[in-house]
Amino acid sequence: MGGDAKIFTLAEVSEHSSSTDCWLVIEGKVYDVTKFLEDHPGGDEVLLASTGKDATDDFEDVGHSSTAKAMMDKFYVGNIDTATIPPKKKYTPPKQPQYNQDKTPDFIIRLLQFLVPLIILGIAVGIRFYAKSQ
Ligand code: HEM
Repeated sequence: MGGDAKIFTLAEVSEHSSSTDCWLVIEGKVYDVTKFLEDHPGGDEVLLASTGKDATDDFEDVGHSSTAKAMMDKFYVGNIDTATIPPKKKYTPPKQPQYNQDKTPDFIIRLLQFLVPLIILGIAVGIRFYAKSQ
């Protein structure tokens, strides 16, 4: 390895996606795991399913041991041109419906909750005074 590592595009790597010719992209590096397919403890199917894309997350999600990571050097064939890897799709939560559909500002509601009983009380007292003075 060293400075003059071969750089592959994702399209080039994707041409090696079969059980007789299988390349993987993990953490910016390209691995030819064709000879490893049969020996992989996780099976050949998962490796084939991880071809043609950045398999870093697939590889990390399994939580491979340091022994597994040490084995990778044997399969290294070059680096990936990271510009050819499509960016990860970020999960954007759907917009929540507006909870307060009522456009009346909050403070006006609070003010009314405070004033309305006072006004009713005032009217009641007023009527009582008016009735007494008759
Ligand atoms: C050059 C790449 C890879 C190497 C050298 C490798 C090596 C290994 C090794 C040595 C194990 C045994 C457990 C351990 O030591 O962690 C293992 C298990 C496993 N690997 Fe990989 N692996 C590679 C890529 C992948 C990829 C891309 C996937 C995709 C999902 C994958 C999925 C699995 C699974 C599912 C197991 C089984 C885990 C279990 O049963 O506990 N591996 N691998």
